[in-house]
Amino acid sequence: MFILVNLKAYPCDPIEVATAARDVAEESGVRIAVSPQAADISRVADTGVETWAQHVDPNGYGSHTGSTLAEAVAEAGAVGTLINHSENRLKLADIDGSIQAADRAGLETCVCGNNPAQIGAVAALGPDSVAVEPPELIGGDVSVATADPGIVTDAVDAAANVDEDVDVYCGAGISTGDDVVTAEELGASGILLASGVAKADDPRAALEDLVSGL
Ligand SMILES: O=C(CO)COP(=O)(O)O
Repeated sequence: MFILVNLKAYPCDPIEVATAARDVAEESGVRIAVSPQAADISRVADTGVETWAQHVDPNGYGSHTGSTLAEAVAEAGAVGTLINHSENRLKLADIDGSIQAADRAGLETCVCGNNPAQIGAVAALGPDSVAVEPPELIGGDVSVATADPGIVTDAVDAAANVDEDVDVYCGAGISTGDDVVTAEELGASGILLASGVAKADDPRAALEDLVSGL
């Protein structure tokens, strides 16, 4: 299982989380990555943790003020990027363009979707992975894997029907090792989470719990 920690714009210490994630990954052998604010990518990557961007724009180099350039986040140390999110909704054409920009820059891609239908649609665009995250469960206490297991299994089927090479992750409300094991049993090969680590009093303990059943 891959554990991808999205720090969103939470007021956590990205270096504390990154250091803990690096150590827990090393100790457990579980792949863990951290996706900080773009401005923090370089110093997060310097900790040695696998580092992802939260977004890249479709554009390449040029006159694109305010854009997040895939080549720039790769140069800063990111090896992957999230694309699309219920909190940062993109049009299908822009998702396609961002995947192509990430591919050009050598970044791994994970495209988020709200439901299995969206997962099928974005899987057709050829990302490395997709993540199903029901918006109503994001930031809550109940894991998607418990609250709505059918969403996970349907997302796994929707992606496989389009492209069997696309990995399927799930997210929303995941905070414990039991949640991770349940997600794995439903067919997910990774989880995407945020508040369970970014808002934890002890991010290291939260990460240790997440990997405890793997
Ligand atoms: O949106 C998410 C990750 O991208 C999930 O957030 P929570 O883990 O806070 O529910």
